[in-house]
Amino acid sequence: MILLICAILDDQQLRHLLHVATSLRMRALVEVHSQEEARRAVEAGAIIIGVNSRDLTTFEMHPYLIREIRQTLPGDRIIVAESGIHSAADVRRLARYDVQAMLVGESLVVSNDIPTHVQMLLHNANHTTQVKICGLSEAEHIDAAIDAGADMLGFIFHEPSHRYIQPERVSSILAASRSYTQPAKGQALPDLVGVFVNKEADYINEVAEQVGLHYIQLHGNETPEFCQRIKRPVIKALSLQDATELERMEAYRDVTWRLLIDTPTPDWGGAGRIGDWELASLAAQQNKILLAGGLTIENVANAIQQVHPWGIDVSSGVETDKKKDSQKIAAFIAQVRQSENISREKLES
Ligand SMILES: O=C(O)c1ccccc1N[C@@H]1O[C@H](COP(=O)(O)O)[C@@H](O)[C@H]1O
Repeated sequence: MILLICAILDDQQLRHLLHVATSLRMRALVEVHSQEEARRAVEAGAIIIGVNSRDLTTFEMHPYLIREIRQTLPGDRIIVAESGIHSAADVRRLARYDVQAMLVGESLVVSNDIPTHVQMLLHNANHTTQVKICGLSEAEHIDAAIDAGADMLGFIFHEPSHRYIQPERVSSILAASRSYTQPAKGQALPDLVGVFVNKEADYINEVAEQVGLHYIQLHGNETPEFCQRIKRPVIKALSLQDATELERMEAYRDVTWRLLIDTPTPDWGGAGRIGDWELASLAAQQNKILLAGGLTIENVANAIQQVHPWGIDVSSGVETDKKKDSQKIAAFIAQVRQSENISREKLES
């Protein structure tokens, strides 16, 4: 394999070297550090694209660049994340962006136990469950979620819900969150998810832009065609009544980022009711799903063991008297991570 760095090659050189590599049956890792370079790499026909978080002229790190660039790259390319990969949270973040490989240098060089460090990175790349804490409306609970290692934070833009938050308020509570504005070393910032129920596409796109949402969760009757009008990756919530409904998922597969399986309830979601985990586990065999509905500190380990979801989503289960509870948020996430360690130990024994 050869490394072609977009920043030091013009289009002609890039195409020529890619051609030479192919004719010699070599593979090329084409490295990019901006949307423009990513576009050039794709146009030149690069198959393996490395997104380097480090700016090679200033050595400054841009750890969230890969989130933006990944969204614009075609799904059939092999994406390699390069630089700044240290912690479990870093690797879970890359798994979230559907990155297929990672290039790790510095964190191995400075590690005093390389085999354990490699094991940790691989375990987190392959066996972790993404955690979304939903229905947040106070800075202190955002702090609690980030400190505990939440992967996604959800905001409810559905007015009838007691968890409704005005889009304008999201920016102010994020600004008031110490952990969001000054994350501790090794802490990765979670992605922001906006939850909408049967809203106009233009409105959703506007709010996404205004708030800086990374993903849009559609929790109503939105059709596959509607999902395609949303300018951010979509999480489509489906409430499956029985196994015949598994077919419904198919229509959404190519037009969404993830499917979320929730318990059917009259209020659309967030009712704290457990669904049919057998059905959800069939769904998880076909798709990367988020499991929601009545998850709690007590039942989440069983849910993961039975369903094997890509991620889990909780709201009611981390509340006391309909308000988010920082201790429950921390205990819930700790429980998820602990259950992963138990399954890893089982795999290794
Ligand atoms: O939480 C709400 O109020 C809500 C309202 C409308 C649509 C979705 C909503 N929340 C979603 O419901 C599940 C969480 O359920 P639970 O409370 O843990 O049982 C999750 O997907 C939320 O995003």
